Amino acid sequence: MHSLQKEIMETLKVQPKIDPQEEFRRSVDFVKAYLTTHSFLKSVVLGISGGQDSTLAGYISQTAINELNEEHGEGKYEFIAVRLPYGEQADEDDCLVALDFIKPSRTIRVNIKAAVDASEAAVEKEIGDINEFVKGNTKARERMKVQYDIAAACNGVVVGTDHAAEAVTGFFTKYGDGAADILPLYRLNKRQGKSILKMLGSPERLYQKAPTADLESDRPQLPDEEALGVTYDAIDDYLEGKQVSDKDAETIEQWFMKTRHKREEPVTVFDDWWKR
Ligand SMILES: NC(=O)c1ccc[n+]([C@@H]2O[C@H](COP(=O)([O-])OP(=O)(O)OC[C@H]3O[C@@H](n4cnc5c(N)ncnc54)[C@H](O)[C@@H]3O)[C@@H](O)[C@H]2O)c1
Ligand SMILES: Nc1ncnc2c1ncn2[C@@H]1O[C@H](COP(=O)(O)O)[C@@H](O)[C@H]1O
Ligand SMILES: O=P(O)(O)OP(=O)(O)O
Ligand SMILES: [Mg+2]
Repeated sequence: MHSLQKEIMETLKVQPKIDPQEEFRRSVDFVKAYLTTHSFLKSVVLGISGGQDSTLAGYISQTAINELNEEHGEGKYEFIAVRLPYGEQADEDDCLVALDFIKPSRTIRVNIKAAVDASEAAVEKEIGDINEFVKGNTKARERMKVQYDIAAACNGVVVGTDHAAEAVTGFFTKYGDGAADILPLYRLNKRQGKSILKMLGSPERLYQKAPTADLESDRPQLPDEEALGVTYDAIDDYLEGKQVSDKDAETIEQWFMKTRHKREEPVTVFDDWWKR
């Protein structure tokens, strides 16, 4: 085991082996229980990007909604899938395949380009040029804002797609895609998510494609693995307690330490985790 491996596995609640059917059921039941325990809730809201994680979280959400409507009377609950392109999205065809697989109760499309560009222009007027990397995070935060607007208007909660293989490297935008109300994929790594999608009969292209945050307009579809400097296979092995190279372990642990602040609440005078 590498120096932080055991601590990280325990913190992120990863199991070295899963039964895909069991974990799917666990996530569906979690979404159902959350909704029925809060009687004002009628919907779950999630951005669908055409990638693996939102396809899986979307399918889990829709299954929960279908079962609730069967159990509690048709039509009370709905899953609202939200397409949130910044202008034209290069992998729009994958989004259509994902939506066709999920069959959401409702699909809403909001183009975030005007809002992101207006925000960037207003800030640039004050502080000068903002680079594409920072603007990428603005896109993620605008997507978060739109999903919260929809959730507020529809008595809903926002579903996040954070899971162990993203959480360990902090590969999400703080208060962007990192902001959500419920996280049905939390505890799973990337290959475990894949195995659940496979078991569910998802089109292969949705779980075989290279994961991408697709945030930077000057580097469209940039694979996460290129941005991170480590593969998801290595991250998954590490999270399952397997041996990985010293270089991979070092890269993963550096990301983990650098992004600790993203997995915590905002720091107060009562906190001291940041001193260790
Ligand atoms: N591949 C892409 O297209 C792409 C583009 C942009 C971002 N990303 C990814 O998205 C993620 C978000 O990027 P990010 O982390 O630079 O931005 P972020 O906005 O998520 O986090 C940075 C912010 O966190 C706060 N912060 C930084 N260090 C802190 C600390 N020690 N304590 C408390 N607060 C602190 C600051 O407000 C800082 O602006 C990254 O993983 C990045 O690689 C990917
Ligand atoms: N283009 C998008 N449309 C809708 N929702 C999106 C889009 N891009 C990202 N999202 C949401 O954000 C999360 C995180 O994406 P990563 O690829 O992991 O950065 C994704 O699951 C969608 O819910
Ligand atoms: O979050 P998604 O759906 O965009 O998946 P990926 O992280 O694989 O791009
Ligand atoms: Mg993606």
